[in-house]
Amino acid sequence: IVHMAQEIKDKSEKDYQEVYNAIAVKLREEDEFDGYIGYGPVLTRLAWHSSGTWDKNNNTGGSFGGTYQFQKESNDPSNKGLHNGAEFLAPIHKQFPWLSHGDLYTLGGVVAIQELQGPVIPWRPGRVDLPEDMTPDNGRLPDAVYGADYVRNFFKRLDLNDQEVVALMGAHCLGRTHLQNTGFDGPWGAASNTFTNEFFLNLLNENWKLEKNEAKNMQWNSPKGYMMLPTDHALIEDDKYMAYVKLYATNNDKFFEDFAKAFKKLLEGGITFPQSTPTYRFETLDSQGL
Ligand code: HEM
Ligand SMILES: NC(=O)CCn1cnc2ccccc21
Repeated sequence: IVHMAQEIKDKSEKDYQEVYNAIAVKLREEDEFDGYIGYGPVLTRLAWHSSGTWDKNNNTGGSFGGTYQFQKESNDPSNKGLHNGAEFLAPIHKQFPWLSHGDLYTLGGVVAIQELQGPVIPWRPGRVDLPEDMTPDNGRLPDAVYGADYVRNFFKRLDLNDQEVVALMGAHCLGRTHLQNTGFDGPWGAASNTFTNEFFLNLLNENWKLEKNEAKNMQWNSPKGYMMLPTDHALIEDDKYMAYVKLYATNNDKFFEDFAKAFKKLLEGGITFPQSTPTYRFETLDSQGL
């Protein structure tokens, strides 16, 4: 299967910046969601989950077809809670009906990272909605209960190496776990809506204890009330992953640079872009004085 991005002839950088700004203004205004965390984290997770269904071996799934819009995919138990992100984006789709669902879900994640003071994520348009029967089966997204070997093997299907995996996991600086979504409990105190390298500093500096939570799942908790999933903690149990955790804990610029590259790669998995497709680097609201 080839997913060839369409050439968008009648839309300019200004048009896409207008979509970016509409999402960013709504993100700034609707700040009360999830105990004043806001929609940034769930939009980031929606962009990742709509892309993380890709299988490089047969080029099925991925962000191209926008199939998260179909219940077969949005009802995947792995996607519990993401409807909040999709409902947030629905009015944006109404306002800009020419934007495909695949472009909408991935752009939502780009806006979230950039507006939460993270790095600029270069982004390309041209994903094309696929029919419902092209929706990938459930079960392509990762479980949180396993260790380093599982994580390494899982991300091979997405063509992502150790360095890219550790950089991407740094997005767990945002938001929180919700017992009713995934069976992991998240501390209110530590949840954040600012993109930083805190995740790596916490992994290295906190005193982690493996405990059974209210849903009978094992998770790592710290005296400060932070938590880590088993797949998070795996990054300091494995020497190769540990080297990158230390790099990103001590070099925020390097983390930002590597995260931006890996997140773009994740959001474009399986897509062939025509040479003529522009790569957009959007301005934040702040940098536009808005
Ligand atoms: C081994 C891979 C991963 C596993 C097992 C995993 C698992 C989880 C789980 C269980 C939650 C809690 C969801 C909830 O209860 O609402 C979560 C939240 C989140 N994940 Fe991951 N994740 C992984 C990788 C990623 C990646 C690669 C990204 C993005 C680059 C990401 C971004 C997020 C964000 C932003 C949240 C917070 C969502 C919110 O606050 O609503 N995760 N993840
Ligand atoms: N700062 C915290 O204790 C929560 C950080 N955190 C760790 N693993 C996570 C997975 C998802 C969301 C937030 C996460």
